[in-house]
Amino acid sequence: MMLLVDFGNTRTKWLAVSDSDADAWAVSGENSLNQEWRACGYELSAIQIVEQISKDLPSSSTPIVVASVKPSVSEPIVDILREKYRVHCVVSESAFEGLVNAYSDPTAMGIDRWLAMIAGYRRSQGQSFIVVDCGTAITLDAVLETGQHMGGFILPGLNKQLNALLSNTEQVHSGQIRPEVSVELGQNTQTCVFNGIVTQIVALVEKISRQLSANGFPKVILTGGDGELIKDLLIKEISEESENITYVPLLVFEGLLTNALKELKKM
Ligand SMILES: Nc1ncnc2c1ncn2[C@@H]1O[C@H](COP(=O)(O)OP(=O)(O)OP(=O)(O)O)[C@@H](O)[C@H]1O
Ligand SMILES: CC(C)(CO)[C@@H](O)C(=O)NCCC(=O)O
Ligand SMILES: [K+]
Repeated sequence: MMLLVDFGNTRTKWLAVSDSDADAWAVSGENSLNQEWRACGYELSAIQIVEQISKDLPSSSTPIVVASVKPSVSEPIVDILREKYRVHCVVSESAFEGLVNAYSDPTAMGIDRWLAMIAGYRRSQGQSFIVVDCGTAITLDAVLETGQHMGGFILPGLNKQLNALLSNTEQVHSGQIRPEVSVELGQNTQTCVFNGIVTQIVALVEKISRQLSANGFPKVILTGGDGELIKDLLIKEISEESENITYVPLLVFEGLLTNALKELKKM
Protein backbone atom coordinates (compact mmCIF):
# COMPACT_ATOMS: atom_id res chain seq x y z
CA MET A 1 0.00 0.00 0.00
CA MET A 2 0.97 3.59 -0.54
CA LEU A 3 -0.50 6.81 0.85
CA LEU A 4 -0.70 9.85 -1.45
CA VAL A 5 -0.97 13.24 0.29
CA ASP A 6 -1.78 16.54 -1.46
CA PHE A 7 -1.34 19.73 0.59
CA GLY A 8 -3.47 22.36 -1.21
CA ASN A 9 -3.96 25.96 -0.16
CA THR A 10 -7.27 25.36 1.61
CA ARG A 11 -7.02 21.77 2.77
CA THR A 12 -5.02 18.57 2.80
CA LYS A 13 -6.35 15.61 0.86
CA TRP A 14 -5.09 12.07 0.99
CA LEU A 15 -5.79 8.79 -0.76
CA ALA A 16 -4.72 5.27 0.18
CA VAL A 17 -3.78 3.19 -2.87
CA SER A 18 -3.68 -0.60 -2.58
CA ASP A 19 -0.89 -2.57 -4.27
CA SER A 20 -3.37 -4.09 -6.71
CA ASP A 21 -4.75 -0.65 -7.67
CA ALA A 22 -1.19 0.66 -8.09
CA ASP A 23 -0.22 -2.34 -10.25
CA ALA A 24 -3.33 -1.94 -12.42
CA TRP A 25 -2.49 1.74 -12.81
CA ALA A 26 1.14 1.04 -13.74
CA VAL A 27 0.08 -1.38 -16.47
CA SER A 28 -2.89 0.30 -18.05
CA GLY A 29 -3.53 3.71 -16.49
CA GLU A 30 -7.11 2.55 -16.25
CA ASN A 31 -9.49 4.54 -14.16
CA SER A 32 -8.96 2.05 -11.37
CA LEU A 33 -8.19 4.30 -8.41
CA ASN A 34 -10.39 3.99 -5.37
CA GLN A 35 -12.33 7.26 -5.19
CA GLU A 36 -12.41 7.44 -1.39
CA TRP A 37 -10.06 10.27 -0.62
CA ARG A 38 -10.19 12.14 2.66
CA ALA A 39 -9.56 15.77 3.48
CA CYS A 40 -9.09 18.06 6.43
CA GLY A 41 -8.86 21.84 6.75
CA TYR A 42 -6.13 23.96 8.27
CA GLU A 43 -8.07 24.87 11.38
CA LEU A 44 -6.44 21.70 12.74
CA SER A 45 -2.92 21.69 14.21
CA ALA A 46 -0.04 19.77 12.64
CA ILE A 47 -0.40 17.05 15.30
CA GLN A 48 -4.12 16.73 14.62
CA ILE A 49 -3.56 16.48 10.86
CA VAL A 50 -0.92 13.78 11.45
CA GLU A 51 -3.45 11.91 13.61
CA GLN A 52 -6.05 12.07 10.85
CA ILE A 53 -3.62 10.94 8.14
CA SER A 54 -2.24 8.15 10.37
CA LYS A 55 -5.66 6.51 10.52
CA ASP A 56 -5.07 5.47 6.90
CA LEU A 57 -1.57 4.14 7.55
CA PRO A 58 -1.74 0.46 8.49
CA SER A 59 2.00 0.01 9.13
CA SER A 60 5.23 1.97 9.38
CA SER A 61 6.40 0.32 6.16
CA THR A 62 3.67 2.06 4.14
CA PRO A 63 5.38 4.64 1.91
CA ILE A 64 3.93 8.16 1.96
CA VAL A 65 4.24 10.29 -1.16
CA VAL A 66 3.67 14.01 -0.65
CA ALA A 67 2.89 16.93 -2.97
CA SER A 68 2.57 20.37 -1.41
CA VAL A 69 1.86 23.93 -2.51
CA LYS A 70 1.70 24.95 1.16
CA PRO A 71 5.16 24.26 2.68
CA SER A 72 4.48 26.30 5.83
CA VAL A 73 1.89 23.68 6.75
CA SER A 74 3.34 20.56 5.12
CA GLU A 75 6.95 20.82 6.33
CA PRO A 76 6.23 20.44 10.07
CA ILE A 77 3.78 17.62 9.27
CA VAL A 78 6.31 15.82 7.07
CA ASP A 79 8.91 16.15 9.85
CA ILE A 80 6.56 14.42 12.29
CA LEU A 81 5.60 11.71 9.78
CA ARG A 82 9.29 11.03 9.02
CA GLU A 83 9.86 9.94 12.64
CA LYS A 84 7.84 6.83 11.89
CA TYR A 85 7.33 6.49 8.14
CA ARG A 86 9.17 6.63 4.83
CA VAL A 87 8.12 9.94 3.25
CA HIS A 88 8.94 11.01 -0.28
CA CYS A 89 8.17 14.60 -1.39
CA VAL A 90 7.78 15.22 -5.12
CA VAL A 91 8.72 18.50 -6.84
CA SER A 92 8.10 19.99 -10.27
CA GLU A 93 10.75 19.08 -12.85
CA SER A 94 11.83 20.21 -16.29
CA ALA A 95 10.59 16.99 -17.92
CA PHE A 96 8.76 13.76 -17.18
CA GLU A 97 8.99 11.13 -19.91
CA GLY A 98 7.96 13.08 -23.03
CA LEU A 99 6.32 15.96 -21.16
CA VAL A 100 8.44 19.15 -21.19
CA ASN A 101 7.85 22.00 -18.74
CA ALA A 102 7.71 25.52 -20.27
CA TYR A 103 9.01 27.16 -17.07
CA SER A 104 12.69 28.13 -17.28
CA ASP A 105 12.72 27.50 -13.51
CA PRO A 106 10.47 24.43 -13.13
CA THR A 107 10.87 24.41 -9.35
CA ALA A 108 8.83 27.65 -9.28
CA MET A 109 5.80 25.83 -10.68
CA GLY A 110 3.19 24.56 -8.21
CA ILE A 111 3.54 20.78 -7.97
CA ASP A 112 -0.25 20.37 -8.33
CA ARG A 113 -0.03 21.85 -11.84
CA TRP A 114 2.87 19.61 -12.82
CA LEU A 115 1.14 16.49 -11.49
CA ALA A 116 -2.11 17.41 -13.27
CA MET A 117 -0.08 17.69 -16.50
CA ILE A 118 1.65 14.34 -15.91
CA ALA A 119 -1.76 12.72 -15.48
CA GLY A 120 -3.20 14.61 -18.45
CA TYR A 121 -0.27 13.52 -20.63
CA ARG A 122 -0.88 9.90 -19.72
CA ARG A 123 -4.60 10.22 -20.43
CA SER A 124 -4.35 12.15 -23.70
CA GLN A 125 -2.02 9.67 -25.47
CA GLY A 126 -0.41 11.87 -28.07
CA GLN A 127 -3.27 14.36 -28.40
CA SER A 128 -2.80 17.99 -27.38
CA PHE A 129 -4.49 18.76 -24.06
CA ILE A 130 -5.41 21.43 -21.54
CA VAL A 131 -5.69 20.81 -17.80
CA VAL A 132 -7.84 23.16 -15.75
CA ASP A 133 -7.76 22.92 -11.94
CA CYS A 134 -10.68 24.85 -10.44
CA GLY A 135 -9.70 24.95 -6.77
CA THR A 136 -8.77 27.76 -4.38
CA ALA A 137 -6.96 29.17 -7.41
CA ILE A 138 -7.81 28.29 -10.99
CA THR A 139 -4.91 27.10 -13.10
CA LEU A 140 -4.90 26.29 -16.79
CA ASP A 141 -1.99 24.60 -18.55
CA ALA A 142 -1.75 23.81 -22.26
CA VAL A 143 0.33 21.01 -23.77
CA LEU A 144 0.95 20.21 -27.46
CA GLU A 145 0.74 16.73 -28.96
CA THR A 146 4.57 16.64 -28.85
CA GLY A 147 4.45 16.86 -25.03
CA GLN A 148 5.71 20.46 -25.04
CA HIS A 149 4.00 22.53 -22.34
CA MET A 150 3.17 25.92 -23.87
CA GLY A 151 2.51 27.67 -20.54
CA GLY A 152 -0.49 28.48 -18.41
CA PHE A 153 -2.63 30.89 -16.47
CA ILE A 154 -3.20 31.36 -12.73
CA LEU A 155 -6.34 33.15 -11.57
CA PRO A 156 -8.39 33.42 -8.40
CA GLY A 157 -10.84 30.56 -7.85
CA LEU A 158 -14.61 31.04 -7.97
CA ASN A 159 -15.00 31.70 -4.23
CA LYS A 160 -12.02 34.07 -4.17
CA GLN A 161 -13.42 36.06 -7.09
CA LEU A 162 -16.82 36.21 -5.46
CA ASN A 163 -15.41 37.30 -2.10
CA ALA A 164 -13.20 39.96 -3.68
CA LEU A 165 -16.21 41.38 -5.51
CA LEU A 166 -18.59 41.30 -2.56
CA SER A 167 -16.14 42.74 -0.05
CA ASN A 168 -15.34 45.74 -2.26
CA THR A 169 -18.85 46.77 -3.29
CA GLU A 170 -21.83 47.95 -1.29
CA GLN A 171 -24.79 46.97 -3.44
CA VAL A 172 -23.54 43.77 -5.04
CA HIS A 173 -24.79 40.68 -3.22
CA SER A 174 -24.86 37.04 -4.11
CA GLY A 175 -28.07 35.88 -2.43
CA GLN A 176 -28.36 33.13 0.15
CA ILE A 177 -27.67 30.15 -2.09
CA ARG A 178 -25.82 29.65 -5.35
CA PRO A 179 -28.31 30.06 -8.18
CA GLU A 180 -28.54 27.83 -11.24
CA VAL A 181 -25.64 29.28 -13.23
CA SER A 182 -25.31 29.55 -16.99
CA VAL A 183 -23.25 31.20 -19.69
CA GLU A 184 -25.98 33.83 -20.20
CA LEU A 185 -26.35 37.51 -19.42
CA GLY A 186 -27.91 37.98 -15.98
CA GLN A 187 -31.05 40.02 -15.28
CA ASN A 188 -30.71 40.38 -11.53
CA THR A 189 -27.70 40.99 -9.29
CA GLN A 190 -27.27 37.38 -8.26
CA THR A 191 -27.21 35.91 -11.78
CA CYS A 192 -25.08 38.83 -13.08
CA VAL A 193 -22.49 37.97 -10.42
CA PHE A 194 -22.42 34.18 -10.77
CA ASN A 195 -22.87 34.00 -14.53
CA GLY A 196 -20.19 36.65 -14.96
CA ILE A 197 -17.63 34.67 -13.01
CA VAL A 198 -18.29 31.31 -14.66
CA THR A 199 -18.66 32.74 -18.18
CA GLN A 200 -15.19 34.29 -18.15
CA ILE A 201 -13.69 30.93 -17.15
CA VAL A 202 -15.61 29.00 -19.81
CA ALA A 203 -14.65 31.62 -22.44
CA LEU A 204 -10.98 31.43 -21.43
CA VAL A 205 -10.89 27.65 -21.70
CA GLU A 206 -12.67 27.77 -25.06
CA LYS A 207 -10.29 30.42 -26.42
CA ILE A 208 -7.14 28.50 -25.48
CA SER A 209 -8.66 25.22 -26.71
CA ARG A 210 -9.41 26.68 -30.14
CA GLN A 211 -5.94 28.18 -30.58
CA LEU A 212 -3.73 25.44 -29.10
CA SER A 213 -3.21 23.07 -31.96
CA ALA A 214 -3.52 22.96 -35.73
CA ASN A 215 -4.48 19.28 -35.39
CA GLY A 216 -7.97 19.80 -34.06
CA PHE A 217 -9.57 20.40 -30.69
CA PRO A 218 -7.48 19.31 -27.69
CA LYS A 219 -8.58 17.13 -24.82
CA VAL A 220 -9.80 19.34 -21.98
CA ILE A 221 -9.42 17.78 -18.52
CA LEU A 222 -10.97 19.61 -15.59
CA THR A 223 -10.40 18.92 -11.91
CA GLY A 224 -10.87 20.64 -8.52
CA GLY A 225 -13.94 21.45 -6.46
CA ASP A 226 -15.53 23.68 -9.12
CA GLY A 227 -14.30 21.65 -12.10
CA GLU A 228 -17.51 19.72 -12.65
CA LEU A 229 -19.62 22.88 -12.82
CA ILE A 230 -17.24 24.41 -15.38
CA LYS A 231 -17.19 21.14 -17.36
CA ASP A 232 -20.99 21.08 -17.60
CA LEU A 233 -21.10 24.70 -18.79
CA LEU A 234 -18.27 24.15 -21.27
CA ILE A 235 -20.03 21.12 -22.77
CA LYS A 236 -23.23 23.15 -23.23
CA GLU A 237 -21.17 25.85 -24.95
CA ILE A 238 -19.19 23.58 -27.28
CA SER A 239 -21.36 20.48 -27.45
CA GLU A 240 -19.71 19.25 -30.67
CA GLU A 241 -16.51 18.59 -28.67
CA SER A 242 -18.19 17.02 -25.64
CA GLU A 243 -16.27 13.72 -25.97
CA ASN A 244 -13.02 15.70 -25.54
CA ILE A 245 -14.14 17.39 -22.33
CA THR A 246 -13.86 15.44 -19.06
CA TYR A 247 -13.91 15.99 -15.31
CA VAL A 248 -11.37 13.91 -13.41
CA PRO A 249 -11.60 14.63 -9.67
CA LEU A 250 -8.49 12.56 -8.84
CA LEU A 251 -6.27 14.08 -11.55
CA VAL A 252 -3.59 15.38 -9.15
CA PHE A 253 -3.55 12.03 -7.32
CA GLU A 254 -3.20 10.22 -10.67
CA GLY A 255 -0.14 12.35 -11.42
CA LEU A 256 1.24 11.76 -7.93
CA LEU A 257 0.84 8.00 -8.31
CA THR A 258 2.42 8.02 -11.78
CA ASN A 259 5.37 10.00 -10.43
CA ALA A 260 5.70 7.79 -7.35
CA LEU A 261 5.64 4.55 -9.34
CA LYS A 262 8.38 5.81 -11.64
CA GLU A 263 10.40 6.83 -8.59
CA LEU A 264 9.93 3.37 -7.11
CA LYS A 265 10.96 1.95 -10.54
CA LYS A 266 7.66 0.20 -11.04
CA MET A 267 6.84 1.88 -14.35
N1 LIG B 1 -17.15 19.80 -0.43
C1 LIG B 1 -16.45 20.88 -0.83
N2 LIG B 1 -15.49 21.37 -0.03
C2 LIG B 1 -14.77 22.45 -0.42
N3 LIG B 1 -14.95 23.09 -1.58
C3 LIG B 1 -15.89 22.63 -2.40
C4 LIG B 1 -16.69 21.52 -2.08
N4 LIG B 1 -17.53 21.31 -3.13
C5 LIG B 1 -17.28 22.24 -4.03
N5 LIG B 1 -16.32 23.07 -3.61
C6 LIG B 1 -15.79 24.17 -4.39
O1 LIG B 1 -14.46 23.83 -4.63
C7 LIG B 1 -13.65 24.98 -4.64
C8 LIG B 1 -12.37 24.59 -3.96
O2 LIG B 1 -11.81 23.62 -4.80
P1 LIG B 1 -10.96 22.43 -4.22
O3 LIG B 1 -11.80 21.62 -3.32
O4 LIG B 1 -10.31 21.80 -5.38
O5 LIG B 1 -9.96 23.34 -3.44
P2 LIG B 1 -9.02 23.01 -2.25
O6 LIG B 1 -9.42 21.81 -1.49
O7 LIG B 1 -8.87 24.30 -1.57
O8 LIG B 1 -7.77 22.60 -3.02
P3 LIG B 1 -6.53 23.45 -3.32
O9 LIG B 1 -6.17 24.10 -2.04
O10 LIG B 1 -5.61 22.38 -3.79
O11 LIG B 1 -6.92 24.40 -4.40
C9 LIG B 1 -14.40 26.09 -3.95
O12 LIG B 1 -14.44 27.21 -4.84
C10 LIG B 1 -15.80 25.51 -3.73
O13 LIG B 1 -16.77 26.28 -4.40
C1 LIG C 1 -1.36 28.33 -8.33
C2 LIG C 1 -1.52 27.35 -7.18
C3 LIG C 1 -1.83 28.11 -5.91
C4 LIG C 1 -2.69 26.43 -7.51
O1 LIG C 1 -2.93 25.54 -6.48
C5 LIG C 1 -0.22 26.50 -7.01
O2 LIG C 1 0.02 25.76 -8.17
C6 LIG C 1 0.98 27.34 -6.68
O3 LIG C 1 1.15 27.74 -5.57
N1 LIG C 1 1.85 27.61 -7.70
C7 LIG C 1 3.07 28.36 -7.56
C8 LIG C 1 3.25 29.36 -8.65
C9 LIG C 1 3.28 28.78 -10.05
O4 LIG C 1 2.78 27.70 -10.33
O5 LIG C 1 3.87 29.47 -10.93
K1 LIG D 1 -5.62 23.03 -6.50
